[in-house]
Amino acid sequence: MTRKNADARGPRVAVIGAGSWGTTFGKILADGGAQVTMWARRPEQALEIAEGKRNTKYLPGINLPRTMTATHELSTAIDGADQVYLSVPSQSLRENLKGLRPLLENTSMPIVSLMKGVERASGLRMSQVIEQELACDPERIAVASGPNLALEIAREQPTAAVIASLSQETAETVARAARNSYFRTFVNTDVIGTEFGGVLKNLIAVAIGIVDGVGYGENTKASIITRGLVEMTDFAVANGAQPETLQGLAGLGDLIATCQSPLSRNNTAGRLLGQGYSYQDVVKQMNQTAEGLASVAPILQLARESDVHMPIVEQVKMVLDGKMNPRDIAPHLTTDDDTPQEERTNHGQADGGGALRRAFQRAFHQFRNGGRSAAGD
Ligand SMILES: NC(=O)C1=CN([C@@H]2O[C@H](COP(=O)(O)OP(=O)(O)OC[C@H]3O[C@@H](n4cnc5c(N)ncnc54)[C@H](O)[C@@H]3O)[C@@H](O)[C@H]2O)C=CC1
Ligand SMILES: O=C(CO)COP(=O)(O)O
Repeated sequence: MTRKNADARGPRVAVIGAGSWGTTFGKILADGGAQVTMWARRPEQALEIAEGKRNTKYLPGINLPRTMTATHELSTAIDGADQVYLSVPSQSLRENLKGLRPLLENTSMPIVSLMKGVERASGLRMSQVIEQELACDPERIAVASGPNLALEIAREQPTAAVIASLSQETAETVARAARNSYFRTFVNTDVIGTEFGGVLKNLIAVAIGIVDGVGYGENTKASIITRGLVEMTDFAVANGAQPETLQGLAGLGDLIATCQSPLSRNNTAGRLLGQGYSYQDVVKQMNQTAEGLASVAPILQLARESDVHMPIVEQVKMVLDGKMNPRDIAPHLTTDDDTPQEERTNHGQADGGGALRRAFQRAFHQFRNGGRSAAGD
């Protein structure tokens, strides 16, 4: 299978994972001028992309750029690449990185996560799993996130995304490759906020799906989306994110897209739950990745550890566990204190100023320790 094409003049990139998002991102890169080699798990899928310029299972009706090629051999995909993009289901990333490690260890190319999940067993974000498994400089790692429903982008409907890396230079290098006339990329250095935005909006989209499945209307959805953004921001800020990131494309932007669209797999999974299907039935019916289902438990664990209240995500978990009737879903828990409260939208403080209080405590301990960081900081 040849991997070079004389028409493409940009960087050589490998995209690992040929599902709906990996393939769409490959198209974004190829349409921006990159020389793209997709890696697909199944040889027949690699052949369909390389020869037929189609991926009918994941992107029906879409013609892929003729400069794009594919292989099912990891070494062929990585050979000669300047950048690598990862787009496999989050729960399988670690095992996939074990195969990639020997191919990447003597390289310095940017490694870009396109994924929007956390690892169920560890609660780690995908960039953390990459850093751990590849034992690489975190400044090489970038993440991409935003309102990016694959099929819309594959149809070349315009949208935007954020590329985040601890290194501004890495973010800019990736953003220069991952852009074209229908895909605009912005950069930032808030990896935590950008990644958590993508993970957390999936959970709120499951809640909105449940509301749809039950048959409730726009008021319920609007209040869950609005309070959901507060939950997302409180959680992300308590875990090290910048609050503004959650108000941008990777937070609010993606929340709107995913909650509104029937193309969203998280939204679809929620709708089935709302219609009364059990978690097991929903998993059986989904033939694509709905990351939110696996992220609920580790996110709630992290929320408890960081003292953040997430009533909407807790309700999603209760519905998944069969412990709550979907009809009872609301922007609040019925067990919550119902004395009138301020509606605080000053994000990152809706836990009663918890995030701010913790920041003051850290500063106080540091001051007491003569400028040294407090233990556990
Ligand atoms: N589809 C979308 O609109 C978007 C998806 N994402 C994220 O992209 C990531 C990938 O999702 P999609 O491509 O949408 O999923 P998908 O379900 O469309 O495709 C998953 C791909 O991974 C492969 N796969 C399954 N198990 C695997 C394993 N153990 N090892 C290697 N490959 C395996 C499948 O064969 C398939 O090619 C997810 O984290 C998702 O949240 C992010 C933005 C948009
Ligand atoms: O992340 C997405 C849109 O930005 C895709 O959402 P789903 O994984 O729910 O389809």
